[in-house]
Amino acid sequence: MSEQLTIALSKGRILKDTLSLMRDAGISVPEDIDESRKLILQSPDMKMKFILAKPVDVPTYVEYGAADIGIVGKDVLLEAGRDLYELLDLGIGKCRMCVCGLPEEKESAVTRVASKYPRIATNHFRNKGRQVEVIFLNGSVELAPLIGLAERIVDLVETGRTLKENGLVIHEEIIQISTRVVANRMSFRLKSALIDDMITRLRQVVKGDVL
Ligand SMILES: Nc1ncnc2c1ncn2[C@@H]1O[C@H](COP(=O)(O)OP(=O)(O)OP(=O)(O)O)[C@@H](O)[C@H]1O
Ligand SMILES: O=P(O)(O)OC[C@H]1O[C@H](OP(=O)(O)OP(=O)(O)O)[C@H](O)[C@@H]1O
Repeated sequence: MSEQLTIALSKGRILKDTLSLMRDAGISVPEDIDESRKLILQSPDMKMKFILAKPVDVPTYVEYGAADIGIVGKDVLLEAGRDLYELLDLGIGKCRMCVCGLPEEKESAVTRVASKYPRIATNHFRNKGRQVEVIFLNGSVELAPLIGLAERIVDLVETGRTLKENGLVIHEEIIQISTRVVANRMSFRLKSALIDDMITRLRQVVKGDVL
């Protein structure tokens, strides 16, 4: 069998848009990939193997070379801090990483910050010269300021609906987030022709060129 690329896809919110971009780019994607319970799927043309991973695990698969390529949010990449090549911004999964809290809570009163992204939160407050305790939460982070666990949260904001419905506001925007294509450093050298071809196709679709 000729050389294959192994691609780690993020399950969940960004999967549908990722697959649609890939199909538009002429990449052969298995028909039932988003409905099946299979975790490893071959592309119909056998050029690629897709693995379906939890988003937070995608950088790990790629850094260790278990996958050559990963498709994952910039939020996950910043938090993971893995040694990967970031090759392309797919322009999907767009949202913002923000510091949020109750509208009346002053910054001087901030001692605790809750987040699913402790590394990003810690770096942000350290860069501001603020010493805060960062508390890790796995989800529903907006609860923290509402029930007195922390004065601020660091979390993703997309439409702003979750904040609004819970009476919270954005105090600061840290960074814009979108979905990225990353590569394993060794694969990038050893499988450069396959990776170049895939990135060129995807880049054209992202730019809006009709293939
Ligand atoms: N409103 C949003 N909330 C969260 N992530 C978003 C949003 N909009 C876009 N994204 C992007 O989608 C990616 C995947 O989100 P998803 O909710 O599927 O994963 P997750 O946070 O690991 O979920 P879970 O832990 O519930 O499985 C995020 O890493 C982020 O880059
Ligand atoms: O601005 P919005 O459009 O309301 O989107 C933002 C919300 O979406 C994400 O949560 P998710 O739905 O992934 O659930 P979680 O809290 O369990 O992580 C994120 O953590 C925010 O809570």
